[in-house]
This record gives sequence, C-alpha cells and structure tokens, in this order.
Amino acid sequence: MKLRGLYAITDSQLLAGKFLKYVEAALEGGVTLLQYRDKSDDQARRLREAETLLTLCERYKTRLIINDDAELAARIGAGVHLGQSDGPLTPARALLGRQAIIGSTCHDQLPLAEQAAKEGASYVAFGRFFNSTTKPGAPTASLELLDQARASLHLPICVIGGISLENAAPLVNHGADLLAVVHGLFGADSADEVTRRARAFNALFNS
Ligand SMILES: Cc1ncc(COP(=O)(O)OP(=O)(O)O)c(N)n1
Ligand SMILES: Cc1nc(C(=O)O)sc1CCOP(=O)(O)O
Ligand SMILES: [Mg+2]
Repeated sequence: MKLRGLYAITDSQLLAGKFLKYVEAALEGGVTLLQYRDKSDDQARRLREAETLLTLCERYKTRLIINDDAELAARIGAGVHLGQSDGPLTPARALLGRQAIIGSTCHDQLPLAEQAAKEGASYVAFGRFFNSTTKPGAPTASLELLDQARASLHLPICVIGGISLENAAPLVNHGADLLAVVHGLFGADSADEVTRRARAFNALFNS
C-alpha cells in the first residue's frame, strides 16, 4: 500500500459529541491513514473506540494507527505511532509483525529518522511545521529539513503540526508524502465541511 495522502488524527476533546460523525465524514472524503489519538488512561473506552474505528476503517479501506500504545494496536490488529518516549520500535515491530504500519516521531532531527528506518519504521514524522493548538509545545521543523529528509531517506515522510488547507501545499511540494492533521481537518463547523477539507487535502497530491 502506498503511504501518500491525508493522515487524519482524532482528538477526543475537539471531537466530543461528534466523534464518529466527523471521522466518517473524513473517511468519506478520503483518508490514507487514520490515527486514534486519545491521551486518557481510560483503557476500556480506548479499546471500545479503537475497535469501532477499526470497523469503520475496514469499510473505507483505510488503515488504522493507534497512537502511543503498541499493546492496544496488537490486540485489535492495527498499526502504531510511537514518539521518542513511547517505547522502542524493534520490539513493537516484533509484536505487530512485518505487515503492520509503524510510524516514528522524529521532530526536526534527521538522525532520529535514520535510526527509525534501521529499526523498521514504515514512515517517519517531522514537525511541527506551524503553530499548533493541539500540541503547542512541540519542537519546530523547517522546509529545509524536509528537503534534506527527502534527499536522504527512502521511507514515506509524514509532516505534522498546525497544517491547514492554507499552508499545506509547500509541504507537499517539498516532498511530504503524508499530511497529518487534527485541527485543520476536524476543527470544522459541519461534517460536510470535514469531507470537503479531506478531499481538498488529497487534491494537493494530484496537482
Ligand atoms: C503522525 C504523527 N506524528 C507525530 C506524532 C506525535 O507523537 P508524540 O511525539 O509521541 O506525541 P503525542 O502525539 O503522543 O502527544 C503523532 N502522534 N503522530
Ligand atoms: C500530535 C502532534 N505532534 C506534533 C509534533 O510536532 O510531533 S504536532 C501535533 C499536533 C497536530 O495537531 P494539529 O494538526 O491540530 O496541529
Ligand atoms: Mg506519543
């Protein structure tokens, strides 16, 4: 499967009261990867929601990624996204198997991406590229870094952090394969607008 296009990431606060409606609206518009990102400790709810999202993803032929939690990913047969403090990649690959999608946060550091590639990551993520209300404190990354990453890495490159329809085009032009978006997708006033935004993000890869 080609990892290229929109990477939608859920946010439990932003999507409160409209979680499945907005997620399905995004899937309707086209989503390459969907990440379930819930930073709570409510294991029962996390399992329930992850299973529901997996069923929805199967219907739309989208791959589900669980943020932070390789055990939950293994339990339901999804992929996982691991940050630098979320545990090592090698055991996660052993746990999830060769086919699983495993992503790695590399902030603004190429050496982290090279290491992640060696340890079996399926994609590497750089960010944040713009101001983010979802994660304001994340380290910043630049288009120059993206150029260097594109020239030296042979893995799909994901970009994240404050991405919107207004600022995403240069990231694609500088070699990003996956646009990871929370607020710029789900911070919409209606489900129809989420679908429209998803289509418009994907169209950036065809222009
Ligand atoms: C696609 C993608 N890229 C980066 C992150 C951030 O991961 P991390 O640094 O572990 O921070 P949290 O999201 O866990 O707060 C991500 N989740 N997804
Ligand atoms: C979860 C996350 N990680 C980041 C990083 O830079 O590693 S930025 C970020 C938040 C992404 O949400 P939004 O699209 O609303 O800015
Ligand atoms: Mg994490």
